[in-house]
Amino acid sequence: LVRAQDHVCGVTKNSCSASDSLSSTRLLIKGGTIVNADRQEIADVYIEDGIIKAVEPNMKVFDEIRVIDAAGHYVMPGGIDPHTHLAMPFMGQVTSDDFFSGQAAALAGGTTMHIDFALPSDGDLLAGYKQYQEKASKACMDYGFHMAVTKWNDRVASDMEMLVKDEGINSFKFFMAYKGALMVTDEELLQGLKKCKELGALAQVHAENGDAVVEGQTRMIEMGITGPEGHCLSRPSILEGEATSRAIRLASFVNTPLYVVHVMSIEALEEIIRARQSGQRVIGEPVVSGLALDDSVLWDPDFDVAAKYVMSPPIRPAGHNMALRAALSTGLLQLVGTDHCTFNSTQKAAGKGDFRKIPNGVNGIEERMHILWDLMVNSGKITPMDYVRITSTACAQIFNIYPRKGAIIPGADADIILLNPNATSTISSKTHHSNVDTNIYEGWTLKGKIEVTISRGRVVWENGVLNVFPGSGRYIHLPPYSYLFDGLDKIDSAYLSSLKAPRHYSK
Ligand SMILES: C[C@@H](CNC(N)=O)C(=O)O
Ligand SMILES: [Zn+2]
Ligand SMILES: [Zn+2]
Ligand SMILES: [Zn+2]
Repeated sequence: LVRAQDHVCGVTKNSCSASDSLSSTRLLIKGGTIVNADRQEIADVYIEDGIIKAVEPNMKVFDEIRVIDAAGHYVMPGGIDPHTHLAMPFMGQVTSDDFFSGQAAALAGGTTMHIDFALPSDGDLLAGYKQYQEKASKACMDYGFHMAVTKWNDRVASDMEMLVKDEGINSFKFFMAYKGALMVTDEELLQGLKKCKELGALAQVHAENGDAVVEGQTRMIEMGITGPEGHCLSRPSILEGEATSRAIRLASFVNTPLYVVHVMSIEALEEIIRARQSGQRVIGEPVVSGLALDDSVLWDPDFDVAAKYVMSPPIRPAGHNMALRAALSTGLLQLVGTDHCTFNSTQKAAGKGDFRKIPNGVNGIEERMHILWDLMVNSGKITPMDYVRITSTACAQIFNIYPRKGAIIPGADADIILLNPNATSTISSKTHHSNVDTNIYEGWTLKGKIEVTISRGRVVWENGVLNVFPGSGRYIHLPPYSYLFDGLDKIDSAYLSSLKAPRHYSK
């Protein structure tokens, strides 16, 4: 039985061990405040074989199953992180979190699914996809893939089609920065947008003007600014705004939905708001670092401290994060990712003396859910229902796996978290589960603690202990033609008929 002094939120066993194997596939979560994106209620959740079977108040338990007393806790869909880079080769290094360590960290932080970015191998999409599936063989939770497109030719186009039709990929990312590495030209972006529309796949952009970034970097080096502060000074927010605007307009020209990843600035936000106000289907994804931090951290005199915050687009000056938080609280931005892309101090030290060599990326996959609860719910900016929407439901809808994911309703996957609003937790690289020696939120104490994470009906995180093993993960196919594509053809035919409409020329 539960010892009174150890608050373990009533995770009790009311059965003899003999039935454990049976009870491990059956679970009852009693008396919690269940929060979905559209409603909140006090009820019980009955789970069997990884699926939610019933959500009702006062359910009776007749035989031996495991009961979790969730009274006083929020019972919410597990987080879905739309933006991660595990085991990613980048800037001459490989991210320090692989598909086991990164996913273990995610589960410990209340995220039960993530969508990672598979990169082509020398421009070959299929080879890249297969390599990423190999990396994911050590997965311990549900995951999906976006595919990056870093060049254009007929082979890329046919590979995109195969990946959508046979491999469950429904989104492709185009980098407008990282010149000479991942960056595509406008012509390649245009072809990619057209192909995404043809396939019912969502086009995603990393929106910075990569040519101007190189110019900005040269400018800094010539001025002798070589430290981490040179990174953010070299790629100001106007370059993010310019590329965001360009991508949005090209997507409008093609008439296909667009998803802007890691929106870090007011300039990018304004472009997204303008597009949405005009009826264009544009999704804006801020990330936790851009919501929670400002660029002062890049001036830290300790290189190891400043370098851990180097990501692109850069964390912006104070003010941008406030605008992003406000936009998120009113639905002008739709969901939150992390862009989890970890490099340890040794790897980051490659850029000592030249910020251009600091591998870009920060942590977040374990901290996202706690930071957003503290930053957005405890501050009163959003409700628990909004929290569920921006951390889980919106992502499931955008990537077309709702309500299998992103909801606590009968038939959905049993990916559930229990959050105790009165408990606190402190972030530290000494206790986090990522395989990295730094944490950009080091020392932060947050109110609201995810005490239990349930993944596909299994309790994988409780009492501060992870119960996961490599190889238990599952690849989730993401089907094409999400709601974002509904009715696009009607807009197309209206456009085409407008072209044929007679013009009245004045004599
Ligand atoms: C390379 C990857 C992660 N790194 C970063 N954002 O700095 C990205 O640009 O999304
Ligand atoms: Zn508790
Ligand atoms: Zn990016
Ligand atoms: Zn990224």
